[in-house]
This record gives sequence, C-alpha cells and structure tokens, in this order.
Amino acid sequence: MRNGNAEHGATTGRRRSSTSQPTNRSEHGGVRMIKFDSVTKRYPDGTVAVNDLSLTAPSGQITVFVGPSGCGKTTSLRMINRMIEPSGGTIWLDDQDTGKVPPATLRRGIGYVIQHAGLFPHRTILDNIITVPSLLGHNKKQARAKAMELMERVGLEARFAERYPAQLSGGQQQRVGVARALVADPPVMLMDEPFSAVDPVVREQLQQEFLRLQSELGKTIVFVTHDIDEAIKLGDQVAVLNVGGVLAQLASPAELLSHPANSFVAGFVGRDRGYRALGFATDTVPVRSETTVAVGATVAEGVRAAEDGWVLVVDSANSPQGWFNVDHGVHDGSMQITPAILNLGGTLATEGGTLRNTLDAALSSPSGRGVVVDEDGRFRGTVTAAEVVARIEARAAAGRYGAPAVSG
Ligand SMILES: Nc1ncnc2c1ncn2[C@@H]1O[C@H](COP(=O)(O)OP(=O)(O)OP(=O)(O)O)[C@@H](O)[C@H]1O
Repeated sequence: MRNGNAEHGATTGRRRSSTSQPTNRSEHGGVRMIKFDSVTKRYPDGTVAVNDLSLTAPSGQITVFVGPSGCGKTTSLRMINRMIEPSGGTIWLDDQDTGKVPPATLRRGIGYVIQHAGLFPHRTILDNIITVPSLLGHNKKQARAKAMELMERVGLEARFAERYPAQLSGGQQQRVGVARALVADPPVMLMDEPFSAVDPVVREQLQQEFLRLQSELGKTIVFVTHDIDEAIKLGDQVAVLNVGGVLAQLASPAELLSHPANSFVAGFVGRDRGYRALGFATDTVPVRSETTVAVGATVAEGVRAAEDGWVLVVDSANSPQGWFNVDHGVHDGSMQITPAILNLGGTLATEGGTLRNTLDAALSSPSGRGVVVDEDGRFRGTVTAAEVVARIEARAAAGRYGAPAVSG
C-alpha cells in the first residue's frame, strides 16, 4: 500500500510557507512587497504585451504568473527589475518607485533565475555561484563559504563545486541557478520558467525542494510558468494572464479552481478542476469501524471476519498491511495469512487529510473501502467512495467550490 501522504505533504508544505511566515529580513533590509500599478508595456512595433496590470505580490509569498504563450508573463517579470522598462504605470517595491532606483542598485536586492539556469560554461560551479559577489569585490573567502552553504541548501553535493556546468545534469544546473540567485540573500526572487527544461520526475523534485527552501527563507517570489499544475502547486496566489497582457484573475489556487472568474480561466484551469479542488478541501468524512485480522491469523479466521469478501489485515502495531480476499485460492483454512497472499491495494488516506486523498483511497481499494490511518499510520477505519462523494456533493451544494467532476 502506498501512503497517500506524499501529495498531502506537498500541499501542507506549501501552506506552511504561507502561514508560518519566516521573517523576510536580509542584508538588503526589510520585507518586500511588489505592487504593479496600472502597468502597461507597448513594444516599439506596437505590440501591447502587458495591458494596465494592477496587482500586488505580497511579501514573503509566491505569486505565480501563468497563461498561454505570448500573454506577457516574461515581460511583466522583467519590468520588476527594469530589464524591460514599462511604457506606463508604476511598479513599487514597498514604498519605492522602481523607476526611480538605478537598475544596478535595484537588481542587487532581486535574485533572478531563468530556464536552463544561464550558467557560464567556462566557470566552475562555485565561481558561477559567486559571480555577483566577486564582481562587487566582496571578500572571496566569505563568498565561497556562503556558496558552499547554499549548495548544500539547494541539494547539491560539495564535490560539484569544482565541476563545470556541462558536467552536471539539467536538474543540478537549475539548482546552481537557484543558489546563484540566493547568494546575495535578496528579499525578492524572480523566477522565469526555472523548472521547465527538465524531465517531469526531476521537475517534481525541484518543485518540492523549492517549496521546502521557501518555507525556510520566506522570500517574496514572482514565478512565471505556462503550466497551470505548477502554478497551483507552487503559488500562494496565482495571476492568470490572457493574450494581450490582460489579467484574467488573481486568486489563491483553491479559489481559482473553485471559482474561475470567466470561461477563459475555467478553460485554462482545465476540466478536472473539481477533482483538483478536492486537494484543498480537508472536510472530515466519518470513518466506519471495520473488523480486522492480524498477520498470522488463519485463513478460516480471515474468511469469518470478511465483509463483502474482503478483510483488512494489520500488523502488531495496527498498521494496515493489505486486504485478504476470501477467494484468494488457498483452500486450507488452517494456513496462516501472510503478506504474500494479500492484495496491497492503493493509497491510504490520512485522518484529517484532503478529500482528494480520501477519494483516491476509496477508489483504489480492492474492497471498495478506503483505508484511513492516523498520523502514525495506525488503522482508524474505512470510508467508501459513495460516502466521500456524498460529502463532496454536500460541499458543492453549499457552494464551497465549483461542481466537481466526480460522479457516484
Ligand atoms: N522585444 C519585443 N518586441 C516586440 N514584441 C515583443 C518583444 N518581446 C516580446 N514581445 C511580444 O510581447 C508579447 C508578450 O511576450 P512575453 O515574452 O512577455 O510573453 P510570455 O507570456 O512570457 O510568453 P512565453 O510563455 O511564450 O514565453 C508577445 O506577443 C511577444 O511576441
């Protein structure tokens, strides 16, 4: 049985980053909030890339810009550090008008991470990380020590320090990119599709570690992606942009899934949004008690205890081991039930977990009864898919999110 906690853990990991805010103080001083005030970008050829954008990226949180290709995500991001100058409107960093801060000064407090990491191929990893401190004439020994500490933080082994970028995998290079952006301890980080160039498995790892890192660092982050799943996973808030640089909706992931502002957002968020919204709903579905047998019980005992042909088998710590089926093919009732003859089933639901986790457990259980465990993995009871769906329907009726794409 797989414990469904991985997903649940990811969700709570992100929530932790937004609820227990670490103090976002750095050598650049203070907490940083980014505010777009009627910002427009019209390129010389007349293309309006960003149109009258007003939004706030709160301090210490991850704001994700998401939308289809060409909707102005990168342009919006680069206007924050003045790599692109707005044609109209103002971008504020706390109470500072960024248009009045010299770009070099501004960028010292803003880390920048891009796709493919943008590392210098002929410099070692360590030298890549300390590029900016070296340029600024900082103490080299201190910068190296900081770089080594950051390498550890982003999950890179110290032995990579003297390697060159081409000797690292794509995922490792992205970690170097993140370490380099963090070296000056900027309160603000701009990240432009930083995880897009790696395969899905590495990408998932990088996302998890990024959330963990952010829960420790509490930077103000603006993150660009074209991938709605990444936006929902990483964002404390998500700005959905439409072509022409128009803000279609700014909302928390849960709100976006439950109440898309218009058909464009609904279409972009996807047809399974109801199911995904369940990943944010932590309603408790009452569990039913269930007769279990212990590993080592006899087949006859298992058959007697079974309900609808299945009985749950637990170990001495009351931790579920799998389901025993009365039609398992063993005809000797005195034989012991061993793990080898159990159906391991699907995911386990955790008490107090999300409705999605609970529904997954019910749908993936061979007995049709989802197994619910407590935080320590001990068996608490079962729920059926029908019970979870009834709960979901009650939520939908109460208007707590859009109609779920789940049927009985
Ligand atoms: N220097 C430029 N001159 C003219 N038009 C530009 C320039 N840079 C970008 N654009 C246009 O502005 C619009 C927004 O581009 P931008 O790169 O910000 O979009 P994006 O949402 O980041 O796209 P993608 O996801 O494809 O990277 C696009 O129509 C693009 O073609």
